[in-house]
Amino acid sequence: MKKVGFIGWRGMVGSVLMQRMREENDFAHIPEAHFFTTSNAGGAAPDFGQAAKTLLDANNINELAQMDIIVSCQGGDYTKQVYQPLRDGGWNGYWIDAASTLRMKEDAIIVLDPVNRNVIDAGLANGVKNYIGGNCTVSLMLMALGGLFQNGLVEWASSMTYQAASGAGAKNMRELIGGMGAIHSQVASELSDPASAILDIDRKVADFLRSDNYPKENFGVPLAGSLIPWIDVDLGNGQSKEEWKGGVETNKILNSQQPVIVEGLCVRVGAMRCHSQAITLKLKQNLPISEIEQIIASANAWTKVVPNTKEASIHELTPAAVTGTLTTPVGRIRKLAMGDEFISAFTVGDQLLWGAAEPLRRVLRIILGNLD
Ligand SMILES: NC(=O)C1=CN([C@@H]2O[C@H](COP(=O)(O)OP(=O)(O)OC[C@H]3O[C@@H](n4cnc5c(N)ncnc54)[C@H](OP(=O)(O)O)[C@@H]3O)[C@@H](O)[C@H]2O)C=CC1
Ligand SMILES: N[C@@H](CC(=O)OP(=O)(O)O)C(=O)O
Repeated sequence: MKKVGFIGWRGMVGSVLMQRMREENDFAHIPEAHFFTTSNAGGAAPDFGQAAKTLLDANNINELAQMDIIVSCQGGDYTKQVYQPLRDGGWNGYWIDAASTLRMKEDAIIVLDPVNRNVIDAGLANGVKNYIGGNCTVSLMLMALGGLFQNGLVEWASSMTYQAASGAGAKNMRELIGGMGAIHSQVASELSDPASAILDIDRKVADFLRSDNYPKENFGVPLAGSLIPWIDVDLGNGQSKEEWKGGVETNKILNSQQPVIVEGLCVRVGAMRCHSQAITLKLKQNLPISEIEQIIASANAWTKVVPNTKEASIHELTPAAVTGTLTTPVGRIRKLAMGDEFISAFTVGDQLLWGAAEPLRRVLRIILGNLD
């Protein structure tokens, strides 16, 4: 396999992917890297040391069909537009994608190799050609708690999420910061006066949050100083699509013979790029906490058990601590009053790394045959 084509490499997810590929020297394993664009065909390609210097047209099926492997971070609309015509034209290469479009298709595998390397390897051996990154919340939950799921110990899990602005896109991250700044500027003079009344400040902030002047073009409602208890589309049965993905994607990643129930509520909060989740688990057995912690910690190289103390939790188990890292810490692990099999856990992960780019980067290396 010589030719690897990248689409969406300059977007937010694609940029993180390129950054990680450079850090890991991945381009040295790619005989020919080609870069595509939907907006600037013929323009200069980014320089990652590859021979191809010109951007190719991402909407040109014939150019795409020259690739042995295609990696797309361009989004679901793009996948919908080009994937089927490409296959219909007889293209038999590997399609690696960050978008959700193909995830639940029978001929696609959701990739998260620290958790389902066996499923990926079996897929490759059986000629599967589509390898799709999972939903960020699902991937981050499984990176953190994979040990319990992989050992068949979970009867059900309920995940209450605290999802970052980045999951909604780059513009939404900007809007969050804009909202924070706009709130501050409303009350800057009162804040600088220690004698000012906090309830006056609060009233001004509340009035501003409810006003048309609050910047909310992308989220539609305020996020800074508030939260949004719905993510993705309304499925019409009381569930959001993000919540639905929790169950179906978890079981597809694990290739569960007996599906595990994964339920919960997904909420957007004012974090930048780390999703957090408070998870309640019902285990199939009454295991001591020390054994549960050992199973979690030994599942992969990126999960880390944070001691269930105030000091450790507030310093190590937050978006501020985790952002920009590949670690998926999990803490607040304790038995709950509901019974010996019920435990709580809290986990945080960077949704652009393990939540989006990293599983794609690694499956590319697996397909290229050089990731053990
Ligand atoms: N955001 C997330 O958390 C996650 C996203 N995904 C998937 O990845 C897809 C892409 O998401 P994301 O990376 O956030 O999308 P972006 O909007 O950041 O980038 C998508 C494309 O927009 C074009 N673009 C236009 N203007 C700019 C600009 N100023 N800077 C950079 N790119 C620009 C680029 O295409 P071109 O170069 O062709 O013009 C780029 O590839 C999503 O649609 C989703 O399917 C998956 C998991 C998580
Ligand atoms: N929906 C996720 C981000 C995302 O892109 O998810 P998916 O890859 O399943 O569409 C969020 O808003 O946090």
